[in-house]
Order: sequence, then structure tokens, then C-alpha cells
Amino acid sequence: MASTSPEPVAAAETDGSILIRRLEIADRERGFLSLLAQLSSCPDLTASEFAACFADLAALGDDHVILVAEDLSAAPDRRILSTGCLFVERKFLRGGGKVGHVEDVVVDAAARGRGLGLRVVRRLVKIAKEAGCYKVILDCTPELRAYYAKCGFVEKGVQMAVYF
Ligand SMILES: CC(=O)SCCNC(=O)CCNC(=O)[C@H](O)C(C)(C)COP(=O)(O)OP(=O)(O)OC[C@H]1O[C@@H](n2cnc3c(N)ncnc32)[C@H](O)[C@@H]1OP(=O)(O)O
Repeated sequence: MASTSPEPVAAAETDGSILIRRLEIADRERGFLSLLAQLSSCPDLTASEFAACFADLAALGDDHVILVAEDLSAAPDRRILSTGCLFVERKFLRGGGKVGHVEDVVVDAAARGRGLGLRVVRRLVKIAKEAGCYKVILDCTPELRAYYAKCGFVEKGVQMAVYF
């Protein structure tokens, strides 16, 4: 499903040392998969497997935004220090409303505690708001309550899951 937005979301922002931007295909070589492996199982993908996955997700346009935080001070390596994803779910409810889902948030272990996680999640929430979402939701462990509270989230409901 292609995005119906007339222009891609303007996701990029920088403070001079960190650039937050959308995922690029070249980020496979900048540590993106090993960063995700700090969150959950993330076996390596060959370059062509990565490209196929990237193309599938890029086809979702602004309904699927993966942000990364790039370390500008590490140029020319351009290491990826953090990532987070926003999936925009479209509904018949609320007159064709949209719900943002924040997923796959992780900061490299060596870069935690510097506000990067906060910046990436706040950026995703801002993009969701600008996309017209009426809420943004996520699932996390109880230990992360305080972190997501800092990101502006309040506890609501109960998470249920079926794993395959
Ligand atoms: C929807 C999901 O994806 S849930 C999965 C979340 N990801 C993970 O659990 C992967 C492993 N953990 C990480 O990658 C990181 O520790 C993260 C993403 C949880 C936090 O990233 P960081 O960059 O270290 O957090 P950041 O420095 O932005 O902290 C922001 C605030 O939250 C607080 N905070 C950060 N982590 C935690 C925590 N685990 N528990 C309580 N408070 C926390 C910080 O103290 C800070 O508060 P302050 O502004 O008062 O100083």
C-alpha cells in the first residue's frame, strides 16, 4: 500500500553531532542490523536480502518510517547509534482515523544515557502527530515504564500476544 501523503515526511534533524534521519539502504554497512540485535533476534541478512526487505518497507511510504541516529562525529564511518520505527495503521473507526505504533526502539549499549532514545521516540511521535494519528501506542516491559513516561506516554490497557 503506497502512502497517500503528497510528500514524504521531513524526518531529518541534527544538532551537529547526531543526525536523525530515515533509514537508508547503505545503513546495512553502518551497523543497523547489529544494533537491532541488541533488542531481539536479528540474524544477518545478505545485501540482496536486506535490499528486498528495504524495498518492501519503502513501498509503504510514510505509513512505515524507520528513523536512525547517525554519529556525525565518527565520520567517515557514519555508525548508526539508535533506531526506532513508526507504523501508521489506517482505520474505518474515527472517520478513517490513523493510529501510530512505535516499534523496535534501541540505542547502542555504548551510547545509552545520552538522550538519544528520547530524541528518536519524540521524533517518531511528532511524525505521527503530523501524519494525523489520533494516538500513538507501543508495547514494552514494565522496566521501561519510566523511560516511556519521559517520552510522554501514559500507561493504558493490557498487552496480549500470540507468538508463532
Ligand atoms: C517499543 C519498543 O521498542 S520497547 C524496546 C525498548 N528497547 C530496549 O529495551 C533495548 C535496550 N535498551 C535501549 O536501547 C535503551 O536503554 C533505551 C532505548 C530503553 C533508552 O535509550 P537511552 O538513549 O539510554 O535513553 P535516554 O538517555 O534518552 O533516556 C531518557 C530518559 O529516560 C530515562 N531512562 C532511560 N532508560 C531508562 C530505563 N530503562 N528505566 C528508567 N528510566 C530510563 C533516562 O534516565 C532519561 O531520564 P532524564 O531525562 O530524567 O535523564
